Amino acid sequence: MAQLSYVSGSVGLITLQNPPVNVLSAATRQGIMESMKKALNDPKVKSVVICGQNGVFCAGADIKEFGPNISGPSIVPLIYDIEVANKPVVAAIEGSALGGGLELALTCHYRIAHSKTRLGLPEVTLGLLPGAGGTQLLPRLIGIPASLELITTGRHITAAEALQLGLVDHVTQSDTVDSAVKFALSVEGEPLDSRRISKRPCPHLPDLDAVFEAVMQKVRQKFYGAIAPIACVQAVRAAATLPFSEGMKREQQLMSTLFTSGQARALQYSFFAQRAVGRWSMPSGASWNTSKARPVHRAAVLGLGTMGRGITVALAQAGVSVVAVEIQEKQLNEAREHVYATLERGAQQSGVSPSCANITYSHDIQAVADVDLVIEAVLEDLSLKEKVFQQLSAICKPGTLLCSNTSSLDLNCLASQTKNPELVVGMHFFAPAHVMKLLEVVYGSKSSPEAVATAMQLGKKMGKISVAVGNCRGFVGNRMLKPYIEQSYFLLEEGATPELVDKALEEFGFPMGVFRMSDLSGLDVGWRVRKEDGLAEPVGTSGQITRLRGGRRYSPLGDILCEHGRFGQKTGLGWYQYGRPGGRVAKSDPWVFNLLEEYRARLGLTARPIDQQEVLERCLYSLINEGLCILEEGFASSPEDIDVIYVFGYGWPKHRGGPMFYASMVGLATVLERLDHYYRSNPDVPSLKPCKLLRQLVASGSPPVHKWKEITKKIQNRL
Ligand SMILES: CCCCCCCCCCCCCC(=O)CC(=O)SCCNC(=O)CCNC(=O)[C@H](O)C(C)(C)COP(=O)(O)OP(=O)(O)OC[C@H]1O[C@@H](n2cnc3c(N)ncnc32)[C@H](O)[C@@H]1OP(=O)(O)O
Ligand SMILES: NC(=O)C1=CN([C@@H]2O[C@H](COP(=O)(O)OP(=O)(O)OC[C@H]3O[C@@H](n4cnc5c(N)ncnc54)[C@H](O)[C@@H]3O)[C@@H](O)[C@H]2O)C=CC1
Repeated sequence: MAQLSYVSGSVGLITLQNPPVNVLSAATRQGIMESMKKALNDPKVKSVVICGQNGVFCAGADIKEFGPNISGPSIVPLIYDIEVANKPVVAAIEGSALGGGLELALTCHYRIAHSKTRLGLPEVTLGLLPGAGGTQLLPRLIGIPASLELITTGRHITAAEALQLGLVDHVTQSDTVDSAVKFALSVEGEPLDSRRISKRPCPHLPDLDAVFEAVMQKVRQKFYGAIAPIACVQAVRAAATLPFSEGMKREQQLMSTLFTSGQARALQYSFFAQRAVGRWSMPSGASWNTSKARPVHRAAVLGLGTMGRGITVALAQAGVSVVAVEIQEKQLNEAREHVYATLERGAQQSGVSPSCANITYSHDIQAVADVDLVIEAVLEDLSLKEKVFQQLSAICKPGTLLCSNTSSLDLNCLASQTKNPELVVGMHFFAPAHVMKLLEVVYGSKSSPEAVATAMQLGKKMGKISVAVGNCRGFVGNRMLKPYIEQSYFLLEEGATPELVDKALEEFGFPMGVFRMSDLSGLDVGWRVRKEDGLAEPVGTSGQITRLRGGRRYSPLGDILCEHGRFGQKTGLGWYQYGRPGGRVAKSDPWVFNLLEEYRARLGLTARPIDQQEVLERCLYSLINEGLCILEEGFASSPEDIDVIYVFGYGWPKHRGGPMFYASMVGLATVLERLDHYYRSNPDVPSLKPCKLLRQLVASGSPPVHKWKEITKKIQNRL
C-alpha cells in the first residue's frame, strides 16, 4: 500500500499504492509509517520524496473506513513523524491532493505540484473538518482569511492558485516525481526548522474578532443548519489564538463531535450515492456493462426559451458543437444575446475562453439534419411535441438520438411518432439548465440501452449528475412533489398560513418553503396541468366549491389564486406579494389571509392550531411515501437515485442525505405510524396511505438504505 524505493543515490522515494485514488486506508497509513521509519533510519538516504502511483497523489482518508470501529494507525501521529524528520521530505503532488492527502503534503517540508493538480480540504462537504492538523497548519502557511474560505467551502483549487497562496513551493509542467527528486537532492543537508509549519506563528490579523464574527455569520446563513462549517470556523480560530499543540487538541475535540454526527453520516452517504447513480441500470438489467455510449460531437437544441438557452450554454461549455433552432425571430435574437452573455460571464469566472464559436443559430428545423443528438425544448404541449418528433424523425440522419426535455408528458407518445422509438429518451434538465447539477435521463418502454448510455454520458460531459429513471407521470422528482404540494394546500385549509408552512420547511433546511418556491416557478404551470387533468374548475364568486374530485380530497386554493391572475413572482402577486411583477422579495399579503378566512367560512371549516412538526410530517412523509411507491414500481432503481434527485434538483438539505436516507434516520416505523395516523383521518387522500414497500421494510426490521434493494427486487419481481 506504500512502497519505499531508492533513486538518484540518496533519495528515498515513498509511493502510495492504493488505486484508484490512493486513499489513506489503514494499510496505506501503516505502509507510509513503516517506509518513513526505514528511510529515516537508513544512512544512505539523505532526503525523502512522497508521491502517489498512477498520477494521483492522495484523495485523503478512506471514507469507507469511517465509523465507530476505525482501526489501524491513527493519521495524526503519522503526520507529526513526517514533520519532525531530520531529513528533508518533499511531496510530489499530481492529480489530486485532497483532505488527509493535502494534510500529508502540509507536513512535508516542501511541496512540488504538477500544473494540472487539484488541491483542497473538502472535509466540510463530508460533515467533518480537516482533522489531521489541516485547520492548524493551513492558517500558519497561507493566513487566516484564505484558510477560512478554503476550509469552510471545501473548494478544490488549481496548482496555480495554490502557488499564489503559498500553499505549494513550485509548480511544474514536466514529470512531477523527477522534479521533486531533483529538488530533494538540492536541499539535502539544509536546516529544516523554518520549513516545519507547526513551528510558525499564525500570520497576525489586526481585526481578528470582527473577521471571525463576519465569517461565522456568513457560514450560518449560507449553510443553514449544517454543523461542520461552524466547527471549521471554531477550529481555525483556535489556530489564530492558541499555541499549536493546544490548537490540535481543539481540532480533535471538534472533530470527534462531528465524526459521530448524523450530518456526517448523511453527507458521506451522499458522496457514495452520487457515484452510485452513475452506475445506472434499467429494469431489463441493461447497464454500462451491456451498453456503450455513442460519441456526441454535434447536438441540436430545439426551442430557445428558458430551458433551451440554458441547455445550449451547458452543451457549448462541455465542448459540444451546437445547432440552436427557434421558430420565433424575436426569441431567436434574444436567445443568441442571452447565450453569448452567459458564456462570456462563465468564461470570466473560470478564466477559460468562451465557447461561442461552437454554436450556430437557425429558425429552420432542417438545420438539425446532420447532428448526432437533438434535445427538444419547445413548449409543454403534447400535440406540438408529437409534430416536432415526426419532423425530427424525417429530417435527422439515421441513428440520431432524439431527446425531450419534457417535464411531464409521456415519452412513449413522443417515441411512437418516430421511425425509431428505441432512439428516443428524456433528458429532463432543471432550471437554470446551465447551473443546476441534476439531469433525469428518462427511458421509455422502447428506449435502447445504448440511447440511455449516450444520454448518461453526455450528461456527465456537461458536468451533470445524471440519474436514469423510468417513464411515469412527473418522472421521479416532480411526481414526488405532487403530494408535498397537495399537503401544503390542505394545511392552509385546516388553519395554517403560507408563512407557517414555509418557516417549518425552511428551518428543516430547504432554501425555500413550498409557497415561496411555487411563487418562483409560477403558479400557472400547475394550474394548466390541473386544468388538462379536469381537476381545476372555475370557482367564481358565487360558485360552489367542491373539495372532493374524482373521489379524492382536492383543494382548489391554488386555482383560486390563478383565477385572480396571481401567478407568483412574474405577476408580482402569488402566495406572497412582491411589490412589482418580477419582484423577488416576498412579503406577507393580507389579501391571502382574507382569502383563507373567507374560504374556510364558506366551507364551514374551523381553523385549528398547526405546529411545525405536523407540517414536516405531512409534507415530507407524503413525499417520502411517493418515493417508496416509485421504488416499489421500479421507476427508480435505488433509494440513492431518489436521494440524489432531491438533493441536486429540489433543494433537499444536503446534510439530511435525501428523503429516503432521512426516512431511515427518523425510523421507518415512525414514518409508517405517522402516515397511518394521517391516513386514518384523511381516507380520501391516497398519497397518505403507506405503500406496500414501506410496510415490508418495517416488517423486515427497517434495514439501512443500502440493503433496501434486496426487498425492492423481490417486490418488483412479483409485479
Ligand atoms: C469514534 C470517535 C472517533 C472520533 C475521532 C475521529 C478522528 C478521526 C481522525 C481522522 C482524521 C482524518 C482526516 C482526514 O484525512 C479526512 C479526509 O481526508 S476525508 C476525505 C477527503 N477527501 C475527499 O473528500 C476526496 C473525495 N474524492 C474525490 O473528490 C474524487 O474521488 C477525486 C477528485 C479524488 C477523483 O475523482 P474522479 O476521478 O471523478 O473519481 P471518483 O470520484 O469516481 O472516485 C473513484 C473511486 O474512488 C472512490 N473514492 C474517492 N475518494 C475516496 C475517499 N476519500 N474514500 C473512499 N473512496 C474514495 C470513489 O468512491 C470511487 O469509487 P467507486 O467504487 O466508483 O464509488
Ligand atoms: N421552465 C422550466 O423550469 C422547465 C421546463 N421544462 C420543459 O422544457 C420545455 C420548454 O420549457 P420552457 O423553456 O420553459 O418554455 P419556453 O416557453 O420558455 O420556450 C419554448 C420555446 O420553444 C419555441 N418553439 C415552439 N415551437 C417550436 C418549434 N417547432 N421549433 C422551435 N422552437 C419552437 C417557442 O417559440 C419558445 O421560444 C417544456 O417541455 C417544459 O416542460 C423542463 C424543466 C424545467
